[in-house]
Amino acid sequence: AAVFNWPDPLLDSLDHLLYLTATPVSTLALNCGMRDNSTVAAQWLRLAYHDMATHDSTTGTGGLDASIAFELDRPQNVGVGMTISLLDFASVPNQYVGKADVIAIGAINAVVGCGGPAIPFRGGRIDATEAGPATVPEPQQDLASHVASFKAQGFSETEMISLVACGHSLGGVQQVDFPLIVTEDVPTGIQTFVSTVGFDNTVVKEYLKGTTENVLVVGSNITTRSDLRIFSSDGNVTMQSLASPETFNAVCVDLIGRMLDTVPSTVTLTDPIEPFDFKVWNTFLFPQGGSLAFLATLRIIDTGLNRTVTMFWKERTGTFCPAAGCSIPPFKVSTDDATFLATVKGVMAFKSHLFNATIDLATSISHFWFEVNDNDGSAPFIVDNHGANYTIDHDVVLYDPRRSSVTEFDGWMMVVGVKDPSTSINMTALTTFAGKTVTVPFELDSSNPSTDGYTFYTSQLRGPTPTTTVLAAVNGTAYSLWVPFMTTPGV
Ligand code: HEM
Repeated sequence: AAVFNWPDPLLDSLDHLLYLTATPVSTLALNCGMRDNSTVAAQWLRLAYHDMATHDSTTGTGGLDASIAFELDRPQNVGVGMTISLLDFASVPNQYVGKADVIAIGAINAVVGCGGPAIPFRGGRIDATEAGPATVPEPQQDLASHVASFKAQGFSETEMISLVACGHSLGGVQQVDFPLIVTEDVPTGIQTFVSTVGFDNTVVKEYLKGTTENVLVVGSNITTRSDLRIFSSDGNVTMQSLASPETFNAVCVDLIGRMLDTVPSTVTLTDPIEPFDFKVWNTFLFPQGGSLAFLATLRIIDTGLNRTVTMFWKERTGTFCPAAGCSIPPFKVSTDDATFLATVKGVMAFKSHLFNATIDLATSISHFWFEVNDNDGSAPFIVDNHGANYTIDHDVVLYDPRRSSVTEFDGWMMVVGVKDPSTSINMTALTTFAGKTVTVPFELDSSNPSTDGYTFYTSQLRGPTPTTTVLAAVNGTAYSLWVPFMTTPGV
């Protein structure tokens, strides 16, 4: 699994979306909830497949890259589910997580949300800037072209059978989208693939028993019986193997996982991201009343232990702390709910330990770490970023959450303190709100006079919850400061 070495904005953001925060992508598909006669989950899974289906394994182009956003006017991508699913995800991306990663997370949450197994998630997809080829398979095509399509996408004939069965475990065919396939009137407007709602192998069982109502198998239009041609293409051998629920789940985890990880050959995905045992986040360092305030949160998977956590730090220059480091206890310990996906992985909640340190201005801070005592007789242990320490790169460009302010109509006035900007300074904010990233300039902040060696600059950001990367060149040195949250308890 991926190792979280702080700071890592991509892993930090992805972990947050997968396991901690209630966002549209972690909540809307829960309980296999209905929408547009089908389920949100079915819509999300189909979206992911159609996005991936532009992959060409010989050229290494296309794949899960959110190119689907440019391909919605094609007949192969007909259906309100496609548009509405992209809208579901619109607010989720930031400067590090693109739409394609969110589509993949959506597909994983779709499957677990309908009672299916957890598919491992890897991150780091890169969003396409234009449409891919029109290579999504269509029901009126013959078996040979379907075999060729799946081969181009990187799947064998057997895998094609299984992947279609996994996908067509959810949802169905909408009459408005395919009137030539759903020829008989259906009161709900949809002919579902399966008689039950939920991600399981009923699709296989009903097919083998001959009770299926899947119109791509038994529809009156023989030309569009693509599922029948595919499922029976090896004499039902593969379908029979999927009659075991355990085999079905294991095969679908593998194949949907591979489908989601099908990306252009120029993209490298992270290792699978599992909930991190220890995660530092929500760090803020800023000048405050003749000192530096330093806020940090250590999030630990809640194991039921009544742990005591102490934060330590050392100076940047000179001596101020004892040899073992300055230290403080948390000012607050809170229990945070985990997402449904986390609970499927056995993580029911997180314990957040929040620290608020007052740092000597002159000697500043170079790094910090934690000591954790399980209070169960075992020896206390150190959490120090896998031996590398949590290193604070600089105290030159600092986001100041106390001097920053939010107004109902204008969004955030972001205030950044710059140390001794005696000569040149050039600073912009790359900021994302509601999924859109823009660059905004900073100007000298006339309402916050220079103090404690810092001069303040301000930038007008949109929205109540922007996430921002401050890019600065101060006296010729480049600084980058990621500000995922504008505020935190203790500010
Ligand atoms: C030869 C390959 C395939 C063909 C011809 C095909 C065809 C179709 C058609 C015609 C629909 C109805 C869509 C609508 O009414 O708007 C549909 C729905 C669906 N397909 Fe496929 N499909 C194929 C493969 C796959 C694969 C590989 C997956 C995912 C792994 C998948 C997932 C879905 C899902 C989840 C739905 C239901 C959507 C909903 O209810 O909103 N399909 N498919």
